[in-house]
Amino acid sequence: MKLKIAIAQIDIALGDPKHNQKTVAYYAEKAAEVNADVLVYPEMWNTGYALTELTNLADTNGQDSQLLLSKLAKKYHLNIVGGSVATQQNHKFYNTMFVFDASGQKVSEYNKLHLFGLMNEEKYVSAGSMINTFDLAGIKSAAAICYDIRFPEWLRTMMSVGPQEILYVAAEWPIQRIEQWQIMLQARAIENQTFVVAANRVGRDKNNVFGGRSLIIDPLGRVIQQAGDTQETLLISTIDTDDEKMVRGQIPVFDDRRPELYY
Ligand SMILES: NC(=O)CCC(=O)C(=O)O
Repeated sequence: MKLKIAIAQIDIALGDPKHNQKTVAYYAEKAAEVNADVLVYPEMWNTGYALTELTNLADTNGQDSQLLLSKLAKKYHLNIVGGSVATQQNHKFYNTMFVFDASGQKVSEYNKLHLFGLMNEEKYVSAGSMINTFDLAGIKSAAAICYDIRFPEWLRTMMSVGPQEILYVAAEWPIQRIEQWQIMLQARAIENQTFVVAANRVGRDKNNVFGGRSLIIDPLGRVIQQAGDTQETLLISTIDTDDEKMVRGQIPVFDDRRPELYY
């Protein structure tokens, strides 16, 4: 099955959800203009890592973000992997991904599982504990948020329920570790024999310069398309999920696993 994927590699204004909502809407329109099937956004696009201001800024139950993403999905008939946003749920803060199908229906909600100490995330944000798998555009999919990609066992857990055919990733990944970003994503693609579609942001905040290089990787780990490290862009590529069936047919990794021996 052929699928046109678009990644919105955007800059994020720190602590300015209204401004960032406009950016998100602008890129949905651009993705619709090229008839994309799926659009992916980066991590924490409503606030950036404005962690000390979450009391004022976090989106209560993700209402504003969900309303916007659902409206955009329906208006442009786009499946949207909504990156993530800072949310407040039951007096706690979370880094939350919402996924909407092209009719505007929510198909998944996921709170980031692994919080990133180097950016003080765990001091302000609570960790999720749920899996993030869903059907989108007729494809079995999973999605992770940024630091989650350093935990191959977690991604394998999600990818082997199925197994899933696409792994989506939303990130705010700093430039100084951008080589690790790419190498780990290629490894995740190879070991899970899956397409990886990964959206990173560009720009800077008070503490970090973010490295872009959003990318789409095939199930053999080859980079199909990659953005640069400084510019906002809409990265577009058409993938064919039949390629994955071919790879899985040749080396049946999922059938050959010995989970009874893993811990
Ligand atoms: N926002 C994040 O989770 C950043 C993860 C990161 O930079 C890493 O090196 O891991």
